[in-house]
Amino acid sequence: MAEPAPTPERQAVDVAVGVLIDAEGRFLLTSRPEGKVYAGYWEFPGGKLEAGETVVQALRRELQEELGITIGHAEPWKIDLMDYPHARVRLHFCKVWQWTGDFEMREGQTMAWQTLPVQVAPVLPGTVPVLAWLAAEQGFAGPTH
Ligand SMILES: Nc1nc2c([nH]c(=O)n2[C@@H]2O[C@H](COP(=O)(O)OP(=O)(O)OP(=O)(O)O)[C@@H](O)[C@H]2O)c(=O)[nH]1
Repeated sequence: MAEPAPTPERQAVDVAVGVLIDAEGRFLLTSRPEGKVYAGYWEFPGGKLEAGETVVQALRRELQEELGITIGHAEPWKIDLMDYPHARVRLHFCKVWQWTGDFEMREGQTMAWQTLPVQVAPVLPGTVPVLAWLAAEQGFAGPTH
């Protein structure tokens, strides 16, 4: 019997994602704008790397473009692979504690500073593991969203 044809591995797209943490220990979620896949879902802000960019460079550019802020130091934290029907993405999460500038929702998103459990819904599937990592760090038990 013939072997089944191997499923071609879809190339993962690298995405830089910021976990911004404010002085009160809250983290920032933004809603995905209309017109994008998963519009209205809440996520950590970020976007795809462009050719030749490092994760931190891409994060700095994306947060400038989307939120109008200039980030300071970004600390690489976790990497997660997500397989969506529309894309396979490698999410590079970085923690950010410092930024300058006023938040402007340049893509018509909404922003919300959150603590656990998250009060906004729905959250993007790729966001759920991050909430679990934050919960583990904080010793938070119970549903995260
Ligand atoms: N920004 C962000 N993207 C995430 C998260 N979790 C997650 O699975 N993703 C996925 O990573 C990809 C990011 O792409 P994007 O569409 O936000 O980025 P972009 O602005 O560069 O896209 P575009 O210019 O092609 O529209 C999407 O497929 C999104 O579903 C998250 O927490 N934040």
